[in-house]
Amino acid sequence: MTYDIKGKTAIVTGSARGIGKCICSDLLKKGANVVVSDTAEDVGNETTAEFQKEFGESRVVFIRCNVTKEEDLQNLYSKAIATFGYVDIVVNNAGILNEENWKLMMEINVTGLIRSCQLALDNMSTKNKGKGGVVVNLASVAGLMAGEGSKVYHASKHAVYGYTRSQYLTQGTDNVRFNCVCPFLVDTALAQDWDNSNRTFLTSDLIEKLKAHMLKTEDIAEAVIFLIEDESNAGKAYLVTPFQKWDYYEQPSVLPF
Ligand SMILES: NC(=O)C1=CN([C@@H]2O[C@H](COP(=O)(O)OP(=O)(O)OC[C@H]3O[C@@H](n4cnc5c(N)ncnc54)[C@H](O)[C@@H]3O)[C@@H](O)[C@H]2O)C=CC1
Ligand SMILES: CCCCC/C=C\C=C\C(=O)C/C=C\C/C=C\CCCC(=O)O
Repeated sequence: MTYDIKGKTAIVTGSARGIGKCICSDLLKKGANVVVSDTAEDVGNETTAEFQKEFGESRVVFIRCNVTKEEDLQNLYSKAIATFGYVDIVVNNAGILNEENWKLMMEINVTGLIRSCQLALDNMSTKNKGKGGVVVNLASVAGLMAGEGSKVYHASKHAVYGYTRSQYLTQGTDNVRFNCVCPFLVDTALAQDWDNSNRTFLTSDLIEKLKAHMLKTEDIAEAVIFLIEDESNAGKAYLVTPFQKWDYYEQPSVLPF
């Protein structure tokens, strides 16, 4: 079954640049109204102005939001609803890779994302008189594998994966569908700025080989649109790598039934 994006309203966190920006662009092309949201106000306003020029002023707004701040997140949802009437789609994309400031990384990648999901449920769940909706979370292949130099980043993405899958168990009563996307390396500032020196497992030769296979932001936007439209695979992670056909990641059950 295919979910129709046209005429829906979407919030994308951390969308001033990079993957989030590209997701906004594809949502606009599909006919959604879009809330661009980020801590970076200048870049966010530039991105929004660019989109308004291309897609019409009334279809895009910028709302500043630091996902680590409760009041910012509440303001994001209430302003989005005040502007467009309802929120149907949320893409929790904001994320950093910073092992030195690992507590902040956990606040952004995990706590902020979970709080946004809770607000999405507060506003969209049919249990709360909402109309239902779709949430796509940005995990990573780092959420499915070990990492030598970025152990906390990997832990944060495992958390996104586990939280997203767990939402499936209550989807029947909330009518809010959760999925996450698990991309391999994508050519953005986050990946370019990563310090990958002093590795034993990932030698510099191997890193160069992997870097030659970076995905493009357009690939991840395409995968996110696919997940929003696919109503039949709630709760699943979607693996996007340049090495195999993109597909849902099937995790074996540990229960005996
Ligand atoms: N680039 C890559 O190789 C991969 C990235 N990802 C994930 O994709 C997501 C987007 O990453 P990229 O576009 O690559 O990074 P990016 O660094 O290009 O963009 C991230 C955006 O998030 C914003 N941001 C940072 N802290 C924030 C906060 N506290 N509140 C709101 N916004 C905040 C930044 O200002 C920036 O605009 C992240 O969750 C990342 O972990 C997943 C797999 C691979
Ligand atoms: C090959 C260079 C890896 C650079 C990693 C930069 C950004 C990664 C973002 C992700 O979300 C993960 C994407 C791909 C993971 C590939 C290798 C991870 C190994 C990490 C480690 O050992 O520290």
